[in-house]
Amino acid sequence: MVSLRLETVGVKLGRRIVVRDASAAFAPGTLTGVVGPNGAGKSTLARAMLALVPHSGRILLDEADIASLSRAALARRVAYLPQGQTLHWPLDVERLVGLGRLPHLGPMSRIGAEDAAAIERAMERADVLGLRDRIATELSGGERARVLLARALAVQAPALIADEPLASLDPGHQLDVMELLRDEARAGALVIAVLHDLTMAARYCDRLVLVDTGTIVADGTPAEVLTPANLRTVYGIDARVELGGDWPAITTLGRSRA
Ligand SMILES: Nc1ncnc2c1ncn2[C@@H]1O[C@H](COP(=O)(O)OP(=O)(O)OP(=O)(O)O)[C@@H](O)[C@H]1O
Repeated sequence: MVSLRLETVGVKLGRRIVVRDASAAFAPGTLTGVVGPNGAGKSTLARAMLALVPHSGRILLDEADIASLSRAALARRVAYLPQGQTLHWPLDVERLVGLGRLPHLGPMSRIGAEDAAAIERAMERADVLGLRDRIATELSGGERARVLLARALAVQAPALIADEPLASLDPGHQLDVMELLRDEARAGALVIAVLHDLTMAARYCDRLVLVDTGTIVADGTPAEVLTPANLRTVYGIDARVELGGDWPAITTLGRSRA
């Protein structure tokens, strides 16, 4: 199990400040959704947590500054599903998923029984066993998304950051993926998912972090964060928010006129 804490994190890309003064703590056993409009800085925040972009402030993984960890040590502990990744090499699916085991392998070591079991289990959970011999570059967008999720699961890291894991997925697979992320959290993992579907976020996440123009503007339960007022301010929409009962739903009614 791991915990992750951001202390006044800032990210500057080129001359633009993309994330400013972000502080938040993420606990094991929790599925946190990161929501907010296009360009808000969600992916950049996720990438900062993986040390993929330089940041100011501190990001602590179990109280150790991630800046002090080797790339492999960080990759073993925080698995990452990047947003809409393009594939360049015509690898078969099983090998591509197997790349998730790289952080565990030494430079000369080969895939062992434990790695093979992790790969198999990841493919099963992401529902890609039937694609195992296919060439990854020849898959549909949704199939590719599930294969990349399997690669992240194959790491078997105690933390998982998934950037838009529902993009390109059909409604059935969207439900499967949200359930999978929630199951990971229930099993003790620290799971963070960048999401645009607010109904899915409300239905499955324990907690939501709302980001707007690089700043965390709300952090709490879905009911605390997804208020009509917040949705109006941040997304510029009027929405019906129904979070009581078994089927929470956020329905966009239209652009707010204020
Ligand atoms: N390399 C870069 N140089 C300068 N600005 C960048 C760079 N990469 C991203 N940005 C800008 O940073 C801002 C935040 O981008 P980011 O991808 O984090 O947003 P996001 O919230 O994930 O958006 P989306 O929902 O559209 O994926 C955007 O305005 C984007 O144009």
